[in-house]
Amino acid sequence: MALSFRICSSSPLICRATLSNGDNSRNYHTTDAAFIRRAADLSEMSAGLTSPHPNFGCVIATSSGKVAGEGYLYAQGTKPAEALAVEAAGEFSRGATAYLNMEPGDCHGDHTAVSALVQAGIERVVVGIRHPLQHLRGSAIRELRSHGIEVNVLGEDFESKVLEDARKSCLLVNAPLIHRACSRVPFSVLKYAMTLDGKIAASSGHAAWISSKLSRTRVFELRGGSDAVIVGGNTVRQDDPRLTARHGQGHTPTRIVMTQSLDLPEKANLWDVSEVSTIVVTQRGARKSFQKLLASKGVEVVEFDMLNPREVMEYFHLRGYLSILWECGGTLAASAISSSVIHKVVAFVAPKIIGGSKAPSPVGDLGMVEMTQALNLIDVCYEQVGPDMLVSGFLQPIPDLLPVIPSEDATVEIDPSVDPFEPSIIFFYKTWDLYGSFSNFSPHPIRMPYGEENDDYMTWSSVEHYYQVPHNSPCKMVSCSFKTT
Ligand SMILES: Nc1c(N[C@@H]2O[C@H](COP(=O)(O)O)[C@@H](O)[C@H]2O)[nH]c(=O)[nH]c1=O
Repeated sequence: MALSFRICSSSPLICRATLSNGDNSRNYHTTDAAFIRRAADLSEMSAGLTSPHPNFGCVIATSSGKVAGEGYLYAQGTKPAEALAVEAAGEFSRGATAYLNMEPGDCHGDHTAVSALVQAGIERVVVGIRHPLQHLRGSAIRELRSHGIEVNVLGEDFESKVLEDARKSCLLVNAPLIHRACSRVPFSVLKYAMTLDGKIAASSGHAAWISSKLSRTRVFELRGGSDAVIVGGNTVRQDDPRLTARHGQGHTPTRIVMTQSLDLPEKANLWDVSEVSTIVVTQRGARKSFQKLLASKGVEVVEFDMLNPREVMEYFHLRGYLSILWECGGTLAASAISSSVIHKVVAFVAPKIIGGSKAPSPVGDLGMVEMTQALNLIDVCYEQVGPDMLVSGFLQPIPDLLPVIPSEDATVEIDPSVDPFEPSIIFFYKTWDLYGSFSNFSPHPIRMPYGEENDDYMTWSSVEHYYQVPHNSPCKMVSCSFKTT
């Protein structure tokens, strides 16, 4: 998700009281806010590569306010941002303050991030937001405090306008995970490019290109930061898109086609799955022979009893997708907006006029008849990209999670039959469950015994990769002990 906005409207995502304790605390807040923002910016450098893990960034600052070290999580399963930052800071970590955009999880199950800060001699930790996942919320903060480290959480220990803005930047960089923690659908962004007269194609359907090359590179970045890109059948028939991220870095998202009729061309760029997979979601029973053809090309087909945007998004949520980029036409966009599955809109407006009463527009019929019914975006940002104007904003605010979670004792008080730390039952149906890395859908690598020798191991990219290969001898999983962060 690209977040380098230049001109932003002043309305905050989440409103909180502003409290000022005089000039000293204001300076103190300004410094904390600046370093937290830096940690958030750092964390975003690997957007798209860390999923389903959050984006983590860490800045180590000395008591004189100098940056001693920085780090961010490069990809899921790599060294935590905190460990990288204290390594970079070396001896300057002793007595320093660590700024984290988000409370760390415990990816390796061994509190690597917390241990790195403790062992480096960090005196104070400032946290932008608590971890959004219930089973991880507060545990790293408790652990740090138990080692005598002062931990301040923005919005809990102190509040001010600058700190609130910094906190907001932390919410933005991990918006998909925060949504996952509180809703049953992935974070969805509707992106489109339109002419100044509001058309996404000429009346002939021709659309290449409306926006500039620079804008289209920004779209590649948006794709690179998303888990999947979704279009409708009409876009496949009309544009034959590739939907790949071609800006030279980052990952390429899964392509999803949503089609009721399955009336699609036999040859299409999206059926080439040599580099990235395509999933076609359709109505149960639609064109069985075409389903077979797609399957023979390696395209996965998923049938739905009720094909609609909400059902489809709930399905992809269960499969562990955090963020979806909608690059569809107006009909599907309207249906997705009506189903309340779109959270953010990103529109590239090109200074061109194409005209045409039949030329399509980005959003079809929403059933509104009066301007007072129009959906107002919040937190609107404007940015010039080459000759185009990029306008973005939220249709739904990023949910603000309650800062305090029930302690272990309080949980037992609420429901004594629940043992939140029951060790013999582990859940991993969803990738974000406590042991979600065991899920077929989790991209965690696993190590398994291989061959006759006891110390022979082979690494598989995920549990699913392992199961896809026929095995002659029963194997025992030995190394997938890390938990979902
Ligand atoms: N025409 C148009 C866009 N069109 C979108 O991009 C898709 C084509 O992607 P690809 O085949 O990967 O290049 C197309 O199907 C439609 O969803 N996007 C833009 O940013 N600007 C443009 O002017």
